Amino acid sequence: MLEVRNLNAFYGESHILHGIDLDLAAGESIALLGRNGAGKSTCLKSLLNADPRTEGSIRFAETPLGAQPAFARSRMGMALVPEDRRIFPMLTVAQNIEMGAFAARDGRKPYTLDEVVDLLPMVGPLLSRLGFQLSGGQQQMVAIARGLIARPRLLMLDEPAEGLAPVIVDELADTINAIRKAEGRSLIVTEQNIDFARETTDRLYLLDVGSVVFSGSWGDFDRNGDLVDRYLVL
Ligand SMILES: Nc1ncnc2c1ncn2[C@@H]1O[C@H](COP(=O)(O)OP(=O)(O)OP(=O)(O)O)[C@@H](O)[C@H]1O
Repeated sequence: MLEVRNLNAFYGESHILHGIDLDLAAGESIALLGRNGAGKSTCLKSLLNADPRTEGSIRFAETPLGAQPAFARSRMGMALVPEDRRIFPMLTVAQNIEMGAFAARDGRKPYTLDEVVDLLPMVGPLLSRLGFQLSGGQQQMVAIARGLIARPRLLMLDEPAEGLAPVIVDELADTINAIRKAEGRSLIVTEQNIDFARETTDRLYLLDVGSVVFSGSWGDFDRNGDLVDRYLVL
């Protein structure tokens, strides 16, 4: 459902991604791992055409993506939950979530709030709270709910576990796995937390300085014992 070939990305004169190839089947979940600055967020933003200038080819849902802007890609079924979550502090949780519904695919209804709560039960009790009243873990759940309400075929989560307490991270992993099963959704999860990435994905790509330095199953990753020291430990 996603085929990326020779993706290069630039911020101004800075060449950030160098020839990334990536494949993702429908219903599959992959991790992008790498240190701070490796290019994980840039990769997700490039897929959505959200910020950097890009070169290369991306096919999504059998369609070659050309210059379509981010909103058009959202309406084709891509959703990105950004690292900084972007919760509106003075809107309620229900309003924050409903803001994502505009991106529903052409001809398809977004989920209702009740359906979102079925998929993400922990947002149910929060619906009338204001954004600024949420803890970090609650903000992350609401940001995911906002991405999910449009029924994306591909949900991209940028470092979802960052800054969250271990008990919340476990809850988040269960939530993400439940979301995956709904409608055979595909996921890309960027992470520095290896255990969390392992729990929520089928296989991984490891990025370093804007290039893929390893791709394979978690078993292959474990058999290459030096990868963690070379590319993930600071
Ligand atoms: N808006 C921007 N303008 C210029 N350079 C940027 C911009 N955003 C990111 N970069 C640079 O691009 C490189 C990759 O950053 P990116 O945010 O994609 O990394 P990352 O792997 O997601 O790491 P992090 O965990 O820090 O988010 C870094 O060198 C960063 O400084």
